[in-house]
Amino acid sequence: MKLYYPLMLDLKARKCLIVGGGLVAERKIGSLLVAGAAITVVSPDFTAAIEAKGSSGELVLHRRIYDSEDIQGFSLVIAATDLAHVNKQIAQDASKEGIWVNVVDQPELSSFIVPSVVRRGKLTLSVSTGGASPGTARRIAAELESAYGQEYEIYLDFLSEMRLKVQDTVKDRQSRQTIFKQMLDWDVLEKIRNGTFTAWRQEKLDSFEQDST
Ligand SMILES: C[C@@]1(CC(=O)O)c2cc3[nH]c(cc4nc(cc5[nH]c(cc(n2)[C@H]1CCC(=O)O)[C@@](C)(CC(=O)O)[C@@H]5CCC(=O)O)C(CC(=O)O)=C4CCC(=O)O)c(CCC(=O)O)c3CC(=O)O
Ligand SMILES: NC(=O)C1=CN([C@@H]2O[C@H](COP(=O)(O)OP(=O)(O)OC[C@H]3O[C@@H](n4cnc5c(N)ncnc54)[C@H](O)[C@@H]3O)[C@@H](O)[C@H]2O)C=CC1
Repeated sequence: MKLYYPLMLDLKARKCLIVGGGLVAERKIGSLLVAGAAITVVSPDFTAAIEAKGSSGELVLHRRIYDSEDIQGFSLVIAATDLAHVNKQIAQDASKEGIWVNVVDQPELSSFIVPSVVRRGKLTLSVSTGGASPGTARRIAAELESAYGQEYEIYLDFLSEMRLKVQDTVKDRQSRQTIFKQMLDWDVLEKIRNGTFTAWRQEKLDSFEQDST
């Protein structure tokens, strides 16, 4: 069995190439845009949504069929045409150049696959079945979506803020670790849900300032 290595890529301003302009390309483009990638799409035609993003300058569109030269200079490529032989050619071209490639109809030719994702601000939950059943990945992600509500965005922002404050002010590593551990036991989520968070947060920050001075 193939075991994929999960990681979190920073694609901000990275050049990514999508070949194909159909619905699958549209979905992959959507998630790459969220990650801030600099996207070029090559295809003889595009869905209305891709076209619109091209017109507004969010994407660079080239209205033509794929040529092997196209992949030069890209960090990551998605082969999303409906032609298996074209997708295979793209995979070969990318492998030759050492470029990460996702082939939407032939996972075995891909050097990475894309999970189903739930986002709550800084929290990212991603689910993969390793290609066994994308529908099941989607279903499990939907379960996580209801288990981890919008309050997690506020929660993570708060933990991040506190963590930076602690890193900034507590010099002793051991003490920092103790505080980080304690922070996990604070009943913050409940406070966000019942509307007492804002006042409590201010109190916490104030008392922390006093302690550290
Ligand atoms: C291997 C992988 C490669 C990759 O694309 O990265 C792959 C491959 C294939 N998918 C196919 C079909 C469908 N894929 C979806 C949906 C998603 N597919 C995604 C990922 C992956 N799909 C990777 C494995 C992920 C994993 O399992 O861990 C998601 C999670 C992420 C994303 O695409 O962004 C996204 C959900 C997004 C969300 O969360 O909403 C739907 C449902 C729909 O469209 O609503 C269908 C139609 C129903 C069905 O077929 O199940 C087929 C054609 C099968 C055929 O016709 O024979 C292949 C090719 C094959 O299996 O050989
Ligand atoms: N991985 C995934 O999540 C999924 C994969 N699939 C597979 O993905 C493939 C694409 O699906 P859709 O987007 O629905 O198909 P589609 O037919 O809507 O889009 C295909 C696109 O590729 C373009 N194209 C064709 N030849 C090209 C070439 N030589 N150069 C550049 N562009 C070219 C077409 O003009 C079109 O824009 C299918 O093979 C399907 O089996 C389908 C569902 C989900």
